[in-house]
Parts: sequence; structure tokens; C-alpha cells
Amino acid sequence: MSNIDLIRDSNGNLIKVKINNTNASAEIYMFGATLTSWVVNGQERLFLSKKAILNGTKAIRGGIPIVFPQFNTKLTTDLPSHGFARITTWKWGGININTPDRKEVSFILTDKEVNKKYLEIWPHQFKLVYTVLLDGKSLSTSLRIKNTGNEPWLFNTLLHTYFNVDDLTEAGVNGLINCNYIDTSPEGNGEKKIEDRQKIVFQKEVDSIYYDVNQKNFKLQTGFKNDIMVEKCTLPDVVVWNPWIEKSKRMADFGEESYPHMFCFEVGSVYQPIELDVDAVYEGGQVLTVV
Ligand SMILES: O=P(O)(O)OC[C@H]1O[C@H](O)[C@H](O)[C@@H](O)[C@@H]1O
Repeated sequence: MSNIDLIRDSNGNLIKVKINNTNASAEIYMFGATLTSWVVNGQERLFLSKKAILNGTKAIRGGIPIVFPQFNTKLTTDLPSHGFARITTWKWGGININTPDRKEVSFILTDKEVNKKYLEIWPHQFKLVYTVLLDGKSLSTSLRIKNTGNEPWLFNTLLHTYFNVDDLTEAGVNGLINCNYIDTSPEGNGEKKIEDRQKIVFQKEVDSIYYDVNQKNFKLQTGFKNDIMVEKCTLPDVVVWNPWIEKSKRMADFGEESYPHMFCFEVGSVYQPIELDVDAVYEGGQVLTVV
């Protein structure tokens, strides 16, 4: 069935949106505008933890959480790690495209929706528009960030995509060779390195921040028959992450059984904060395609 469904709770509040085209489907929660499922030809391509909390009390562990306005605690330790966008309920922006093969919907977040306690720490006005397009076997997710206030401000942003993995021993990320990165895994100790591998594999904890990445196209192998191509649009940086065993144990909504079934490939701007002038707009995103 090719359609767009708005799923509401018993009080009529919109909880999530499901979009389907001829070959694929996607599901997006209003909480965090977190896209939690992308199925192509019957195969789920995103990882969602079985222990993920979906009631709006915690960032959703899996899918594509949106990091804004800070990555980790880069701007300030007083704001939640990875910012407030992933833990705030967004507004429905409506349907932009609705043909059998192309479905596009959008979600909006402004400072008006954000808990005042966060705005005391990051006292700025903004408008985010998150657009999700399901187009054949491609999924595009893009973020438009506008400064609607009276002074410039700094931000980080990231699409923290969790990919579903069938066999981690076959999994890998291709396309980052010769890029500079910071190895923030415990073993890497924050060292700056240059990537010398054609294919980055997962045999221990991986937490790498690739910065000023000129490459735009990457091939992800996940152990499933079809690879996924990622096109990075505008955003300068890429984070590659697998928590492995010890870190998994520290995440109650993940569980140590999960690490062989996922890795994150995250496009964003996290190395240097971006300064956005009054009325200025920054746009960035990704296109994922099953090939
Ligand atoms: O547990 P979270 O706040 O969702 O963060 C999950 C992960 O996000 C990024 O990938 C960071 O590089 C990791 O260091 C962090 O552990």
C-alpha cells in the first residue's frame, strides 16, 4: 500500500508518521523527529534497540536521532549531551509530495517548543525544518536551520544514523581513506590520525570523528545482500561509531547484545561549531540508497 498515515494517541495527539511508497516505507516519531524505521524490499535497514524508550522520556536509541545545537558536550556541559532537538516533540510540517513512488513530509522545531530550562543556557531563537523524502529505494533526510533571532549564534548538528547490521564481521565503511580524524575510542585517546584503510571494520570499540571530509559518497556494507550508498550533502564531518562490549553495558536502553547488530555512520558538523548570522540559513543532509 502506498500512502501516508498519521498515527495518533487516544487524545488525538500525533505520535508518529508512516510513509510508504511502492518498494519502501519509513516511520518518524514526533518526539525528536526521530526516524526509527526504513524498510526497503521487506528488509529493515536501520537499527532500533529492542530496549529503546519510545514514550518521550529519553532520546530514542536507534534510527536517526537529530543532534542540535551541540554534539556531545562541545558547546557546554550544562545542555544535555547531543542537545535538545532529539528530546523535544516537534511540530508536524505536513505533506510536500505524495505520488506512488515519492513521499515527502516535514517536521518543524522552533525555540517555542523547547523546554525553557535549556533556553536559559542556550538563549537563542531558531527554526529547524526537517524534511524526509522516500524516493524509490532512496531515503533523503535534510535539515534547514534558520537563525530567527537578533544576534548570531553557534551550533553543531548531526544525523546520528544507526544502521542495521546482519553480520558485523562483514560490515564496513568505505570512502573515508586519507581523511583526518580524531580517535575518541578509549584506545585512541583523542589522538589525531589519518585514515589509511579502504574499508573501516568493527573489531573493537570505534568512535572516530572525521573532519573536513571532502568526499561526498560512501559505501556501507552491513552484511545484508545489498549495500547502502550514503551521499553527504553540505555537512563537513562524519562520525563512525560502534560501542562494542564495555560501553554497551553502560547504556541501559541498548544492552550488550546489541552491538553486533549495528554501527552508526553519522553526517554532520561537529568538529568546529558553525556561526549562523541573523536571518541566515544553513542546510545539510544525506541521501541513503540501497543499491
Ligand atoms: O548515548 P548517546 O548520548 O546517544 O551517544 C551515543 C554516541 O554518539 C556519538 O556517536 C559519539 O561519538 C559517541 O561517543 C556516543 O557514545
